Amino acid sequence: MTSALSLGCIADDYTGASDLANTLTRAGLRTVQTIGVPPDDLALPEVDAVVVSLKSRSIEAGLAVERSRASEKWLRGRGARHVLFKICSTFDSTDAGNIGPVMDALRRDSGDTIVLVTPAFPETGRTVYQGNLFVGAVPLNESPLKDHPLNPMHDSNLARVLARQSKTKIGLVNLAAVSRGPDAVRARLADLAGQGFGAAIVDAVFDRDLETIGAVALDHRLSVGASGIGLGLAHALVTSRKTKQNASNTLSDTPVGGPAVCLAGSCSQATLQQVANAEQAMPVLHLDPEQIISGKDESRRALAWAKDRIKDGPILIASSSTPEEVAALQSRHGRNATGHAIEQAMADIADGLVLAGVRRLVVAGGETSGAVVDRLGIPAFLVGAEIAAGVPVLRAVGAKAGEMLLALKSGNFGGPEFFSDALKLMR
Ligand SMILES: Nc1ncnc2c1ncn2[C@@H]1O[C@H](COP(=O)(O)OP(=O)(O)O)[C@@H](O)[C@H]1O
Ligand SMILES: O=C(O)[C@@H](O)C(=O)COP(=O)(O)O
Repeated sequence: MTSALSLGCIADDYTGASDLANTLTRAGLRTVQTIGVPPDDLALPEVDAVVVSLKSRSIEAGLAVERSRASEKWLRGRGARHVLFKICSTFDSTDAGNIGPVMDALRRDSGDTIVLVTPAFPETGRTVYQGNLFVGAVPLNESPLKDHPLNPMHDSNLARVLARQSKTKIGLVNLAAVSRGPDAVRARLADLAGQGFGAAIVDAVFDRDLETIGAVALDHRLSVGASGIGLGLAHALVTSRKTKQNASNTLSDTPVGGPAVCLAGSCSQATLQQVANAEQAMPVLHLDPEQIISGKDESRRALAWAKDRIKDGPILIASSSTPEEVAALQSRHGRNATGHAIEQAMADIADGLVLAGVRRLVVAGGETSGAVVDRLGIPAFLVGAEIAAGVPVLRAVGAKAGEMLLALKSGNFGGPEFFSDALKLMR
C-alpha cells in the first residue's frame, strides 16, 4: 500500500467494519479491513480506503478514545484527508459512551468545528427523521434493540442520546434541508456552528439523502455514522474523481474448502430466527450459558460434539437465547461478566475448530466476532461476494492458519436462511 488513501475509517466493532468495507467496495472504492492498526510488515494491497476495526463499542470510554485516536493518526499518516468513525446503524451505545467521547476526541484532533452524524442505512431499514432513528417501521426504542444484551436502546431521539454522551451541543439538520441539496445542508451547518453546536444529527431516509450528505461531509475532515454515510462518501469520492473510477478489489476466488462451521453469539431477533431455521439444514448445538459461566467444560463439550460431525457437513453452535433468558442470566451473573464469559467461550471453540482444520467460519454477533477474530489472530480481510445487505464474504490476509474465509454477521442483519446463504458463497 503506497499511494495516499482517499478515505480512512475507524469502526467500533468488527461486523460493523465488514459491513462498511462491503458498502465501500460495492460503491467503487478498493477497500481493506484491518484488525486494529496493522503492523508495518503486513503486506496490504493498493487500496482507496482502509477500515480499521476496533472492538471499542462496549469497552471503557477512555480506552475507546485512546484506540480511536491512534487509528486516526495512522490513517491520516497514510494520507486520509477525511476520516469516518463508523458506528452501528442502531446507534448502539450507553449513556457513558462511546460514540460521544470518541467523536469529541476525534473532532478536537481533526480541527473541525462541526461534525455530521447519521446512522441512517436505508438498505437495512435504518432511517432518521427529525433526529429520530427508525428500525424498519418502528422507532429505535420500540425495536428489538430495546432488549440488546449489552446496550439496550430506550430513546430514539439521537440528539438527546448523543447529548448525554458528548461535551458539545448537538443540533439537527432536518430532512427538509437535506432534500434541498448540499448547499442548504452547508448553510444549516454553518448556522449551527455559529451558535456553538459541535455536532449535528442529519436526517436521511433515502440513498439520495446520503449522497447529499456525503458531498457535504467531504468538506470536513471527520464524520460519524453507519454504512449509509459511507455510501454517500464513496459516491462523492468516485463522482468527483478523487479516486479511480470503477476500481475493484482483485480478490482471489480460489476455493478454501475443508469443514465449515457457524457460530452464533448474537441474541438479536434476526439471529434467533436464523438459528431456528438452520435446524432444518445442519446439526445445531445449543450451548448451556449457565455452564459456560461456571467453567470451561461447556466449550470442551462443544468441541468434542463438533469434531465428531464436521467431516459430514456444516454445523452450527449457538449460545443465542431469548430476551427473557438473557435477562435472567444477567441478573444472576451481571451483564458484562455474562457477555465476556460467553464471548470467550466462543473464541475457545473457534480456536479449537481451526486447530481441527476448519477454514470456513460464519460468526453471528459483533462482540462475538471480535472475540473470535482476535483469538484467531487475523490481521486483515479483503471483501468478497455479498451474502446479505451489510454482510460480505471475507478472505483473511496474513492469518496464522493460512487461507481462510469468514463471514462476520451483525446480529440484526441477514435473511431467515442466512447461515445456508453464507455457506453457499463460501467455497
Ligand atoms: N445466552 C446468552 N445470555 C446472555 N448473553 C449472551 C448469551 N449469548 C450471547 N450473549 C452475549 O450477548 C452479546 C451479544 O452481542 P453481539 O455478539 O455483539 O451480538 P449483536 O451483533 O446481536 O449485537 C455478547 O456479549 C454475547 O457474549
Ligand atoms: O451498522 C450496523 O448496523 C452494523 O454494521 C453494525 O455495526 C453491527 O453491529 P452488531 O449488531 O453489534 O453486530
